[in-house]
Amino acid sequence: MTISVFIDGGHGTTGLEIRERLAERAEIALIALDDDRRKDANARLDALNGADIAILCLPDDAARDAVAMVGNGDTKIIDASTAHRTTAGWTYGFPEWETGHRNAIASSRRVGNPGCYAQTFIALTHPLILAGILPGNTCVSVNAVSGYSGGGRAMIEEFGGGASPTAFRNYALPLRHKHLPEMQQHSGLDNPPLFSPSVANLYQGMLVEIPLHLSQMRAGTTDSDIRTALQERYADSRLIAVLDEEDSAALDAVTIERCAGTDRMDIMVFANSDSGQIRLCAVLDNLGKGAAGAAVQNLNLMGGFDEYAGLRF
Ligand SMILES: NC(=O)C1=CN([C@@H]2O[C@H](COP(=O)(O)OP(=O)(O)OC[C@H]3O[C@@H](n4cnc5c(N)ncnc54)[C@H](OP(=O)(O)O)[C@@H]3O)[C@@H](O)[C@H]2O)C=CC1
Ligand SMILES: CC(=O)N[C@@H](CCC(=O)OP(=O)(O)O)C(=O)O
Repeated sequence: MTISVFIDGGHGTTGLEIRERLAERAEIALIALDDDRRKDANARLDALNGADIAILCLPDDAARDAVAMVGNGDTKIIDASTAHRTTAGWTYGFPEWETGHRNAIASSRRVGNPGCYAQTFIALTHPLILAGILPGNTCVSVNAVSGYSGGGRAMIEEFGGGASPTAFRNYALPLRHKHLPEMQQHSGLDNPPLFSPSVANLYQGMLVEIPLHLSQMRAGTTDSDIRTALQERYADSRLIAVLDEEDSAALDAVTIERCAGTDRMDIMVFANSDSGQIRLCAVLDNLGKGAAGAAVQNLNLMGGFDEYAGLRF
């Protein structure tokens, strides 16, 4: 079976990454618009409505316009922007979220591809909330650092392809990052987390950490309970791995590059049993499981292909 796929915004950072993953696949016919027609409304209308699946790699407003152009047509949509991640009627594109969620994505016509930080935060917290280990009313903080490609073309220019003298900087200082609604809704927390993102002078990669105290959790919880809850949730995933206690303890440090160039996410639980302090840690590629890899995984499910076809391990 061959399906046709149109990547709207296919010349941007995320769009190009997705195209690279799909270009070699015989079962996918890519609909392409030349550079001079890629913003032409009529050309986009035809391409969007002629595709079995459209992947939107556009700014939020342009993504909303694209969805309106398809209307109630037959084209299935995966939106990589922030526009529809918490919208009623859209399925959140994190297949490992809950049991049965792969099927929900496979049968959906509208999938909101997750934000890189948000998905990682949700990956670390949602299983603990489901297991009753982390109460929904806990006040949670999350610290993260991304490669500069996470900010798309504008941030790639800001960092001058690595030539910038800035090695590392934080941002989102008014504490209103656009991923907060998504983080709250799909983690199951009562409140948004206190989110401190930052960006480093490397192209791709991401490290996300959640500091927690065992005293915030269900009485008697140990780091081993946390690790087990995460391992059980992701046992059937080939992309998300939760390191066991021995492998985590053997690490002196976790680098942001650990999963760069792949579509994997590695999760570690670090603990001091004397102080009852925990660091939940996840590493991925902002362009991999954080964007393009996730979009291809969702496309595979929606197109009836092997979930992991074309993905990088
Ligand atoms: N980069 C990342 O790691 C991640 C990005 N995303 C999301 O994916 C989406 C795309 O981001 P990213 O690839 O980084 O951004 P880029 O800025 O690199 O690419 C966006 C692309 O969309 C094009 N575009 C803008 N407006 C229109 C329009 N009206 N019609 C057609 N094309 C248009 C741009 O063209 P031009 O440059 O000529 O304006 C550009 O090619 C965003 O919503 C972003 O939030 C999601 C997860 C991670
Ligand atoms: C480093 C950087 O700037 N990252 C982006 C998020 C990247 C991402 O997840 O994409 P969405 O824009 O689709 O949510 C930011 O913080 O706005």
